[in-house]
Amino acid sequence: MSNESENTGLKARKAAIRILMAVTLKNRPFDAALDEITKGADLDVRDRAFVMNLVMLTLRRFGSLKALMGRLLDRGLPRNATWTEAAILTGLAQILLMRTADHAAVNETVTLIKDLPGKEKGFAGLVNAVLRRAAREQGALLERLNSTPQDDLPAWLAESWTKTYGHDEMQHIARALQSSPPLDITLKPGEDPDLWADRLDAKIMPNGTLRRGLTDVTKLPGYEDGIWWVQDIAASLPVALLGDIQGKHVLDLCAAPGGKTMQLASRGALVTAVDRNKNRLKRLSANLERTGLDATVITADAATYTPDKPVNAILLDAPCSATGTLRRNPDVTWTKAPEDVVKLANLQARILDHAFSLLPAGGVMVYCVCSLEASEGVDQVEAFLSREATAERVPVDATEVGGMSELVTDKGDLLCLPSKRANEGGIDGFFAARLKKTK
Ligand SMILES: C[S@@+](CC[C@H](N)C(=O)[O-])C[C@H]1O[C@@H](n2cnc3c(N)ncnc32)[C@H](O)[C@@H]1O
Repeated sequence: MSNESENTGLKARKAAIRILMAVTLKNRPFDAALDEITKGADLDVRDRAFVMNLVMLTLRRFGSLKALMGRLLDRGLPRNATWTEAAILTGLAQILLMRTADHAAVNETVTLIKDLPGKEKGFAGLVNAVLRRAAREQGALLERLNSTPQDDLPAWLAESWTKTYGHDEMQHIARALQSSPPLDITLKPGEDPDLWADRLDAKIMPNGTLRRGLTDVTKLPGYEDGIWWVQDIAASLPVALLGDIQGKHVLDLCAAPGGKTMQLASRGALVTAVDRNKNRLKRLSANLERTGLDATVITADAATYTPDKPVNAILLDAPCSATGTLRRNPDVTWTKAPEDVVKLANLQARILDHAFSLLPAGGVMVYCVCSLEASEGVDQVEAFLSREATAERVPVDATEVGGMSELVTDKGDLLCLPSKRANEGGIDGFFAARLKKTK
């Protein structure tokens, strides 16, 4: 029996099932559901970590686990057997994907179904049979579970990515999103990457990002001293596209929680960081404080905000569907819908038009989104270029992004697909275009 299964029990599994139901049935964001449900569940740190891992894993593989469950149940489940379904899915995830002892996964899941107040306790025998079969036929079932990566995508996303990137790339992306992400760290300029790679037990990526396994970041060396911050390699690239910003006034639009604000400020820019979400801005201010960096922080709508002093450059990290970051936030896979993408693309266009109007002639704006949807990325930029006569695209050169030429498109935009750099632990999805005001 692994230590994990000895220390985790009924309470943890029950909490995991409740969180899974809150996300998939009520569209609750994972973080909010986790906080709310674990607070009342009296879990120790280890159990909480187990719950978090189990739900994240189940959400990452939700589609294929559901397909497998369908095959294991002769007659399916009634629609309202929501506890039973979530119990089977988390049970399968433990048996097939985690190193949880089979008997703990089976017995405790069955016990909690037996303990349910309503009719669902009648499904305990079924849950027992399905999970025992999964434990017996592990090898074959795991092979089946891993055979069609696009099962883990909702149909609309598989369609959207097939249309934009082709069927094979869509499958590579789906496969990449099944694994858990690494921890990427951006060092303050001037810090020695070799020294910190050693201290943090990390490797140095081509653009200088440090990469290591996930852990409690607050316990890592250099965190308290504000030497670095957490930022996926893909998210760290757009700021580099602004070039030398020393002493320039840079408007950081949609700035919270401030990963890019810290990059801008640490490169010597005079930064005005704007976001409309006060709570997220509190996190931005805390980040600035920890790292000893400076920015003017403003709560405002980026679609209308006008600064009181001229700007030299703009970074617009627009609100988006975040479909590039699904392996970090697998709940979003199941809570976002195509209508959200349409709404967000409209908002992006409004912010883009207004922001560009703030630039002086010769000024540069980097527009970026952590989305893989063309309507939020390349199509958004093409539409902008066709309606704005004073805008031109300034193509990105691979040398600006650590020589990673596979991340630069033929048109000269930055396009990070999660399937890229797979043998180094992958990369979040990101799109960025550099736009210049000609007059
Ligand atoms: C992708 S996140 C920004 C991430 C941030 N740039 C970073 O690097 O840490 C998008 C942000 O846009 C903000 N936002 C959404 N709509 C906005 C609007 N109309 N005006 C200003 N900020 C907005 C959200 O509150 C969110 O913080």
